[in-house]
Parts: sequence; C-alpha cells; structure tokens
Amino acid sequence: MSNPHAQSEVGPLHTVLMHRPGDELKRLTPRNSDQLLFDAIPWVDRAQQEHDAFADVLRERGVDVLLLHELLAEALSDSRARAAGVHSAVDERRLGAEVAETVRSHLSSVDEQTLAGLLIAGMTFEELPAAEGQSLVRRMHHAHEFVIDPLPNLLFTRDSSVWVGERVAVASLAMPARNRESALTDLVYAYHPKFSHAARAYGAHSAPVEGGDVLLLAPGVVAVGVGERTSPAGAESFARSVFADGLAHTVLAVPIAQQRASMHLDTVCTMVDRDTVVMYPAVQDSLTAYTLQPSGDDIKVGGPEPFLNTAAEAMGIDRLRVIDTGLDPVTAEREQWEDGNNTLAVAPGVVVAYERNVETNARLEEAGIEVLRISGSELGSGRGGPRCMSSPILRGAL
Ligand SMILES: NC(=[NH2+])NCCC[C@H](N)C(=O)O
Repeated sequence: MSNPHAQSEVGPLHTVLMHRPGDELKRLTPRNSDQLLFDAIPWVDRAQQEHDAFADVLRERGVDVLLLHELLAEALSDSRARAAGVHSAVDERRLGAEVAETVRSHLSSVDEQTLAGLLIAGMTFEELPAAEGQSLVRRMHHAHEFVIDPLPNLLFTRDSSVWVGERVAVASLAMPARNRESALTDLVYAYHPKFSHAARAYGAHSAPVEGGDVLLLAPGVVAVGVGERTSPAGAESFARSVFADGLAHTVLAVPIAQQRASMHLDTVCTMVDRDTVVMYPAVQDSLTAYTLQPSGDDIKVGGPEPFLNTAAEAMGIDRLRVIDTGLDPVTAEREQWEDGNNTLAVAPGVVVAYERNVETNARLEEAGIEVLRISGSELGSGRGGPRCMSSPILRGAL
C-alpha cells in the first residue's frame, strides 16, 4: 500500500477500512438497542451478506478493502497492543477488583483471534470462566449482563477514524456506547505494521469529534458538523490541530440539529463530485457555517453565513452544486432517515448508495452521477449508510 492519505471525499478511492459485522450484533435486544444506538434488531447473517456485497462492489472498482477485525487480530500479536486492548476492555469500577482480575487473566490467556473477537463482541457474566470461591458481583449480576460491552457500532468505521491529508485522526466518540471504539482503532493504528509510520492528527482524548461530521470538501478545506456528536470544543480543537499540522487553511464549523436523524453532518450532506453534494432539501437553505482560519498562532472565526456560499468560496469555486433528495418533503424525509444522503464516492461522480432510496438515486442519476446500488435493509438498522461504514485510507488526488 502506498502511504495513506486523503484530501477529498471524491478522489479515486484506493484503500478503505471497513468492519464486517459479527457476533457483536447478536448482542442487541429490544432492551439494550436504544442504548447501543440501533433502531431495530438486525438479522445478522443477512447483514453480513449485505456487507460482503458492499465490499465486493468496492473491490470490483479496484478498492482494497481492509477489515478491522483482521487488522486488530494482527496488531494484537504485539504484546503492547495486547496490554492496551485488555486495559481498555476492563472497567474495574464496574466489576470490582476480583472480577476485573479474572477478566484480565482470561483475556491474557486467549489467542489473538479470540481476543479480537472478545474485544469487539464483548462478554457476558455467563461467559466468564467459572470461579472458585464466592463473589457477590457474580451472584448479583444477571448471567446476560455484560462484563465487557459489545461494540455493534464498530460497523461505522468512518466515525472512529478519519484521514486528513497524510495524518489519521482517531476520533474521540461522544456516546458511551462507542467510547471504546477509539481505543481499538487507536491500537490498530499504533501497532499494526501497515501503519507503523502513520502520523496522527488531533487526539483521541480531546473534546468529541466524530468522523461522520468531518467532510473533506477540497484539499485544504474541511467542514465539521457540530451537533449531537461533535461539540463546539471538539470542532475548535480539531481546527487548531489541522492548522498546526498544515493540513488545512479553512475549517467550516457547521451547526446541525441535535437529533438522531441528523446525528452527523454526513446524514444530511455528502460529496458526490468535485463540486457537487447530495443534500437533504430541508436544510439546504438554512445550513450555515462559521469560518475558522489560522491567524498567527491563534485562529480567527467568521460567520455564521450560508453554508453553500461559504463552502464554495473556501473551495475556490463559483458555486457548490446541490442535488437534493426529492422535492416532496415526505419522501425527502423518509429517504434522509434511511441514509439517502449518506453516499460513498469511489471516484468523482461515482457513488455507492442504498438501493432503497429510489428517489434520491434517480435524482443523482438525472444529475449525471453513476450510482452503485447496494442493499442495506439490515445494515441500515444501526442508522448508517455507505459513507458511515467506510473510512477511506487512501484516495488519489483530484
Ligand atoms: N457517520 C454516520 N452517520 N454514522 C452513523 C452511526 C450510527 C450509529 N448507530 C450511531 O448512532 O452512532
């Protein structure tokens, strides 16, 4: 693999990081799905088939698909990675010292593949090796309660890491259910030999920034959604970090509604071509942006002003073309919810999209965009589309 880098959302996609969903999805029940950020209980075999088909569509277009579970298992052969993985999984405050120690020694005794599986799919009390002696913690916890929480949202690899230029930012995820994803992703980038030279941007312990909020509008221009996930403090420190590393000259902080339907900027807007976005029509006229630019050692903040004009100006183009997802507001709302705006570009003007968003896809095609359709009835139950499920590691220049 050549050195990882990404400067846009649409440059030819060469390498992508994805996660094939596995046993962690089998942990979802009607009782825990809200907390684990899923809207339905996925049929796991079908979700895997859909994911395999998605990966195949990318491979047919020449994309090298790296799978997180495999990278994690490989990275865990390094003893430092193993220690970090075990450390991240054991919450001594919740488990108490004895159970925590049992979990640690169990995790330390299994091979890398098994360990990777446990770190991702979690573990219940019933799955803990049988103990000698008495333990109140074991007796009082229900057999199906988690000793290690599962990570069903690892599927959405875009959120936990994002490449900006030649650096990778491991995200600081806002929701408790996703916190530990940062630790696993961090471990892959720190210890997998493929990434031994990967320079970092931002810091996984900083204020929350999630990759779904980060849009590389053009080389040097980055938009960051601020809403349910990325906080104003996250956007500001992200901007300071990319300025300090010379990765961008302008960061646009874009306020989005703090609600589940628009949890990330990429749920309402993604790029489909050099100068074109697909956007949820209900926000088209109201979306604004604060402009952040470096000013000596500090930053200057302008705006807020209408997003589309501000973005075009920062990108140095006359106007940012918008393809909306259907004039009928009800259809638009339905397809926005089903991630119609969440496309993944494999090249300028060529995107992967969920087939179910019929109107949106028709509009994309009318506008000259090639649409590679995938099915996502099960994958979509976690509220994420092709863009959320992929973290581009290497994109060609525009
Ligand atoms: N980039 C995205 N839109 N990601 C979608 C993430 C969905 C996930 N269930 C969550 O709530 O966090």
